[in-house]
Amino acid sequence: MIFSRIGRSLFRSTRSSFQRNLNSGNYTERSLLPNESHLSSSGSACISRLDGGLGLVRGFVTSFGAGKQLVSNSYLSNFSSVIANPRVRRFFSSEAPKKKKYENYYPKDRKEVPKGKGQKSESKGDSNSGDHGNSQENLVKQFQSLITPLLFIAFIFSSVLFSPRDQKQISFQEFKNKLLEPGLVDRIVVTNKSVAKVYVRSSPRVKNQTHDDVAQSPINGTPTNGNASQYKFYFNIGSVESFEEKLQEAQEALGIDPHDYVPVTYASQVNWYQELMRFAPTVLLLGSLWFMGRRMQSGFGVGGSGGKGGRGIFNIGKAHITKVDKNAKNKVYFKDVAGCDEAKQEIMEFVHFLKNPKKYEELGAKIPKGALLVGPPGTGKTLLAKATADAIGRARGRGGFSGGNDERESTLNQLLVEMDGFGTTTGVVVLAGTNRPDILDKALLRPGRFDRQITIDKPDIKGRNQIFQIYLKKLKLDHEPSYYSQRLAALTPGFAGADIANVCNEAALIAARNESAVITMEHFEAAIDRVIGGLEKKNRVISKLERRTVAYHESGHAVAGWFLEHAEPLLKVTIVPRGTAALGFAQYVPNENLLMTKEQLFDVTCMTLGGRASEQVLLGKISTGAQNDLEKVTKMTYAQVAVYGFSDKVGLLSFPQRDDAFEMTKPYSSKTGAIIDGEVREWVGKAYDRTIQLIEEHKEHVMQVAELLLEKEVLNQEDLVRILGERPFKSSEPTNYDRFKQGFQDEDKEPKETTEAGTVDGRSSPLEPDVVPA
Ligand SMILES: Nc1ncnc2c1ncn2[C@@H]1O[C@H](COP(=O)(O)OP(=O)(O)OP(=O)(O)O)[C@@H](O)[C@H]1O
Ligand SMILES: [Zn+2]
Repeated sequence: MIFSRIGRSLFRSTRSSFQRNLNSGNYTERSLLPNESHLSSSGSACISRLDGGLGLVRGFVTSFGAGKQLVSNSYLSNFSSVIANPRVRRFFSSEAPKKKKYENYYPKDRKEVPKGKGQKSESKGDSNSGDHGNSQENLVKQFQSLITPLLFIAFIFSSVLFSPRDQKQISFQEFKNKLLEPGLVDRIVVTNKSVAKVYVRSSPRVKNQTHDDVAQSPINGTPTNGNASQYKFYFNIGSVESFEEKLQEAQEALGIDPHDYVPVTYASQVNWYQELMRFAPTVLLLGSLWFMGRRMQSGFGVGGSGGKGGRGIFNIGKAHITKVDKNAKNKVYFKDVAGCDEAKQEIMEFVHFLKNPKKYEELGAKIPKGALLVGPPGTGKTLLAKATADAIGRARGRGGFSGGNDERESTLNQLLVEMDGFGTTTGVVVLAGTNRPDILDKALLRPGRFDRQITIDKPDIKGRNQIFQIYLKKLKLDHEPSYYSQRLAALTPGFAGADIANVCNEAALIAARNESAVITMEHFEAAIDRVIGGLEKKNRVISKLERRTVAYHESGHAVAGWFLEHAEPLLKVTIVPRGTAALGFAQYVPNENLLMTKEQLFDVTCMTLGGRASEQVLLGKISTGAQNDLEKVTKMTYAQVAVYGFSDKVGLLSFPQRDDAFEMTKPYSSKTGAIIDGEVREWVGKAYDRTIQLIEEHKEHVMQVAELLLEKEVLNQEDLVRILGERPFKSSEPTNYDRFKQGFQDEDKEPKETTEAGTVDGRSSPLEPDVVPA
């Protein structure tokens, strides 16, 4: 592997993949190729083999297993609760009661609004017993709908009822001169001790007035039609006393007979507008406080808003739960999830519980409350949860969580609240998915919450075969889907279901781009390269010298690996730059070994150092291109010395590195540390010496391969056979490379058949020793 200087970020990202490789005893030169963590995926097999060392092996499984190494950015990738009981379903359902409640809350009759208290508490009770999600969702509407109509009504009142369209305001003087004097005033009504409403007669009291004068309104000339007195004018009064005084004075002055004095009555009238205006600030304040309170409550996850996770200010990063409806368009069935049969089986158990709870309860069994789907990203946790929801009923599903502590807290609380809220008899099972069970609060994992942990690991070769078949069925191929599924499964160790789906889609895209009528192996290979290595960067400007360095470096890897007994079979070697950092790489098809021996690791170390050795031996100059190789070698050797107990000087001690913990103190003394350092340096030095020796031996070969690489850019195994001859070591068991070439449908049946196939291919019989030197 050779990397450009800007490749540092990539190095970091490949680290864990390397460590995984190492821990799983499976190393690939091409660190871009995600490798598999076998120990975790088939931990039980491993344990049974290593009977005596059970504890130790179990230790490997837990500390280096998929759960820890396959870190993703989200600690809790999804969360679903599956609801089977119809009663409980209502609790979550967000459609049915919504409309009704809305109408209850905001009655169409406006007059009901002020009486809303009773209704409010009624609704509250409702929401307590039931649909939190709905009330939550409705809060905004409720608030708006309470305040807005009030203001609106107030506006209408003020503009329609209280702004007297037909009445005109006049001064007392005008009243006296134009209404009182001509005898037009029928009566006066003083309302609220502040407004004097003047009712005028159609005909004057004094009979000697002309009809015309009367017919015309004295003030604006409009006719005062009709015979009954009408409220036409008003004026404001300072106080009732002064008004009465003034009126009496005026009437006296006009010489009106006290018997004919204008009758004055008093009335009080509720001025809704004024009342509303008086209380508006209070109403607004209280409303806002209540509203904020509700939002906060749900934001902290205390009140338990089971439904739509709040979007309030305190809800940053909280799970946004959407529901997965069983009637949704894109239904997922169990058959759509492949390569995780054990997990499926365990999940089916839940389905069984939920469908026949009686059967279990009769025997006194408690139905589990939750299951945690644990596994690396893209392995189908969400898919499986969705499939379960079809199988059972309704589900709520999936939070896109991003990092951050707040989110952790609120999500955790939310989960705890939800889980404690369900009685064992409600038939609710919470399904949650995570990539990081190790950082989950232990409170979540105790019985009564997530009773079960179901592990979904990255699929093995058979699982990949099954998943490929699902996606290949949808493609137009030049062979049967099974032809491809087997070969592609062999070619894609470490791929998760999501990667496989991606490869199939990429292959179709590439075929379309090449205007091909069908998708061929060529397209799939390009798709796999693209998925693991990123886009080809053919146009990257590389100097001739650099290209030559890269070619010799990669050739060194290829040749060293070819002549090392335990190295992985090479798939191809290329000097086409890819992605952001890789200038070239040698790609291997790693076999999915469960264990690795000291000898294997030594050979792999030498193969990894082959690039640097070749630079030194053939070019006489070393470059920075080997940095990533050296980093891998260092880690690998440290692990052998300090973790796997391979070093006699350190002894049978194991100090596995904690993943996330920021280690302040080493778990060993400085003296032990110095021994470890010395051992690692010595081991790497030995491996390098061996590699240099190997490259010196095959100097010619390295040169030939490098020159052909410069010419062709990509070499596959056949090209190498032409230059180097058949590889001197043959494995008795079919390797992933063999499967890639031939498929593997016969493997399961009779071991003899493999023998035949092997013989046909000029291979050794599996009964012979593991590796046969030529
Ligand atoms: N076992 C599988 N069988 C079929 N398809 C799969 C499988 N695993 C993953 N996929 C495909 O990958 C996609 C992503 O998978 P899914 O969302 O279930 O992964 P996940 O395990 O929930 O990942 P994450 O932890 O990143 O959320 C699926 O929609 C599906 O297309
Ligand atoms: Zn290299």
